[in-house]
Amino acid sequence: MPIAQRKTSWFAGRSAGFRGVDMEPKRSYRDLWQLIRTAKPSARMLLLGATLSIAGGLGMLAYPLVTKHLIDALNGGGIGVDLTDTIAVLVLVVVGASVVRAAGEYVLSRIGYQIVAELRHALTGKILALPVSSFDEEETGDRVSRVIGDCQTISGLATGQFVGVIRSAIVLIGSIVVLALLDLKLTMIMLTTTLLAFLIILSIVVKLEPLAKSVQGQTAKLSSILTQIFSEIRLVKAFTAEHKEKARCKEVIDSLTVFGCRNMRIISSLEPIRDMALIGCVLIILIYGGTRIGQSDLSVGTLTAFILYIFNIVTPLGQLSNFAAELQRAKGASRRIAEILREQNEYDVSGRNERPASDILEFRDVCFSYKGGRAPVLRGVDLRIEPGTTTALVGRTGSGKTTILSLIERFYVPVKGEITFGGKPITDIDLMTWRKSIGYVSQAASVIPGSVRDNITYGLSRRVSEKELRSAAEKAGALSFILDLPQGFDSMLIEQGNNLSGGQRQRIAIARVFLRNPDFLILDEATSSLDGETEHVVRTALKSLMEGRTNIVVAHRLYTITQADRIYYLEDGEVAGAGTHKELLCSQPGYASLVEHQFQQVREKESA
Ligand SMILES: Nc1ncnc2c1ncn2[C@@H]1O[C@H](COP(=O)(O)OP(=O)(O)OP(=O)(O)O)[C@@H](O)[C@H]1O
Repeated sequence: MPIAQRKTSWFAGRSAGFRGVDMEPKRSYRDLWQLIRTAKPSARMLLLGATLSIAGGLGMLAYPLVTKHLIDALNGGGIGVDLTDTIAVLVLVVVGASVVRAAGEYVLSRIGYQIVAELRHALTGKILALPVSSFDEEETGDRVSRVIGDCQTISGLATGQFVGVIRSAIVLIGSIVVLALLDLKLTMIMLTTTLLAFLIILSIVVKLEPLAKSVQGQTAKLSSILTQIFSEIRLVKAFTAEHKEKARCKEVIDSLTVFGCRNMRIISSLEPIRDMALIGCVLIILIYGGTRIGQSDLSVGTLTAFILYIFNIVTPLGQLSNFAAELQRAKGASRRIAEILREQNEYDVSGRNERPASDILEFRDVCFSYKGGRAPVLRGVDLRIEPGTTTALVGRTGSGKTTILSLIERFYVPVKGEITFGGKPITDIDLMTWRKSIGYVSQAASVIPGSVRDNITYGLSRRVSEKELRSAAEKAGALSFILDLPQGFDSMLIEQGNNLSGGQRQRIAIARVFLRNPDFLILDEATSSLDGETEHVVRTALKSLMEGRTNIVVAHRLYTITQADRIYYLEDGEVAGAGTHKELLCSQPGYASLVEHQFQQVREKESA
């Protein structure tokens, strides 16, 4: 049965109506809105933050008016109660507005952090729920940059920018109304000059937008390259590729510098233009207003209020242009996040969730190709794996052995044919339950950064007693070297277990599977040979691990092959032969030559 299309994310079902290219801008806005809703910002806190912030903005609207009264009172020459009151009101308005506004900014920033956290939770949860195939298609660094950068951009827009734009609009409209009531002619002159200046500035600001996009893209690329280099540092050093990698980074870093310089060229040209425009506005109003004061047509207080209001008009206009640029950035970010959230979860499957009892695992005419791969990797594969037996998969490199293991783990779904367990499709069994019944020891014997204890108990949700832990380590032949480590089970292993030997890493991986106690054991045998003594310890541990389980082994060693109950010999994605070692030696010349070749190699390595 194919993976069921059960709804799990808010994007499921909504995406159907968004497919046309001309719907793209609308879809971006919708994505952005949906993402903000997903983060569920507290409505009460949002209202509080917005009210405080807007109240602060209204204070900015009031203070030039109070200043006008003060100047006019001073011009009247009287220093009395009225003047003191006006000064007190002015101080109260300025300080009060600043404090209220700062409180509003704080509340909004808190909401911003909550939104970032919620989006990152949603995104990391989603990425972890995606199928393995999804990770074949995109670079790790790119995903990291989505979780870190894009979420931040959206939260910035949702809190600071949205409220900023409302506050700016209120201050802008309010200022224009107040000014028009004070003096209509002066208002018209002021608006014409500031709008002219704003349009000049806006024409420069729009050039920043494509640059911002390029910077985002290059930053994601750099984070992707660095992730690759750091995770494969041994390969880089072993192949003396430091210079090449440095050059690869330099290319992106240099292009970031170029974009950054272009950005700064525009920003630095903006500042003097903005200052000149502002000074120009102030001068025009001063000259015109001064003439009118000379004609006793305008009070000094009113002219002062006009000069102060210039800032109330210029600042919101700048904020509005900022909002336009931020909105573009947030739309881009939300599109990228939405793309991930729309992907199908691998857990979108319904199935029995009781642990499956021992039964026969079968591949029936299974065909498989990787996404984007031209040739099929598996063609008409039939396998029958009896419970409690050891099945070996043998074949030349690239013949599809590891792919068969991946299909058993349900990392991928066959494109044709089916895999059954006890005669029923394995997709009838809940995916998590199925995977819990499998223990996997890979060639790489992966180690996660954390303590030895964390590594052995990895993935288990139950509490593991000290006795159990020791017993698993002992069965894996790992106890003595673990106890020799400075902090025993609490010793920290660094990324990729680089402070352990290959054999030690394998024994930690084996101890992990002992604790899990699965029915199936999937073993991708290491091709590299360990030294004789370690090889013996690892082999003994594996033998004990395999006892009483259904084992499926990608075999590279003659010993493993000869111990298997049944061997499937693969050639170019097809089962070319099946049987015991002896049967295949007689019936399959390809198998015989492969085994002879591998046997020879292992013998050479061992004698070396
Ligand atoms: N994630 C992937 N995406 C695309 N193609 C893949 C992927 N993994 C493997 N392949 C291709 O599928 C084919 C079979 O690979 P597979 O790893 O199953 O072979 P194998 O028999 O296990 O080889 P080896 O013994 O070298 O590990 C190869 O041609 C390989 O290039």
